[in-house]
Amino acid sequence: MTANMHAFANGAELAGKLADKVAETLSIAVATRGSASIAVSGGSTPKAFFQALSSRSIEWGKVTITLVDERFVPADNPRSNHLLVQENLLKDKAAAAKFLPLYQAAASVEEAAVIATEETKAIGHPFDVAILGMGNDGHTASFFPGGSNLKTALDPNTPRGIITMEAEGAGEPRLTFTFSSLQDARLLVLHIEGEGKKEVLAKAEAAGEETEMPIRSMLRRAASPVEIYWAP
Ligand SMILES: O=C(O)[C@H](O)[C@@H](O)[C@H](O)[C@H](O)COP(=O)(O)O
Repeated sequence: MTANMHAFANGAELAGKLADKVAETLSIAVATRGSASIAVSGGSTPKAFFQALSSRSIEWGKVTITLVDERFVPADNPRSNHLLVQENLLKDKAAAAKFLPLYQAAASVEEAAVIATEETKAIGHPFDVAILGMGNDGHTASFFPGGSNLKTALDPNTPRGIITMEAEGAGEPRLTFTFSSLQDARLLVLHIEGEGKKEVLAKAEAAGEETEMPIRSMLRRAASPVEIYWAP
């Protein structure tokens, strides 16, 4: 419903400022409710932010980290978001945090989604923080244009939890939190970098179908304001 643009001079400055904001939000959650939860995205954009956040002094032992979405690959696969988080966020001070993976060594991705929903059901009612990315095709999380479960993923009546997604642009089958799980995060961030992504965002903010650019679901219908963090 609302989107607020936060523009920075460069990616390093953005990473530091976003880490400050997220650390502050998690600290407030710990002080208020005794624990905190954050769902983060994969891709190439969040690396510097993860590294900045890992050095922040908060009560990481009371923080649970999970993923907005994941490929159906084990954690030693170079395309695994778990691996990205392991190497860039679950270190330094943040090594004390609890991590809940979405990938499960199940016979099928559908079975993995059921297990992951069960494993994550104690957190995210709502998440204290959710960090979204956006692809050049307008996808966010694993809400891909033409995705096998896109309508279900975007439906506000689909319950919180994890569902599967297969799409041409997605590579492997995916596991993704649903729209309803992410849209009410206390701090809902869309982290994008580069002029190209700014143009994609402008396109997404114009008229058109949500299914063509699924990031529109967040920009139009999220209960929380979308805090857009951008740098050239
Ligand atoms: O890849 C993932 O894990 C996420 O599904 C995806 O939503 C990501 O955030 C965007 O594709 C942006 O990716 P880049 O940061 O690499 O542009």
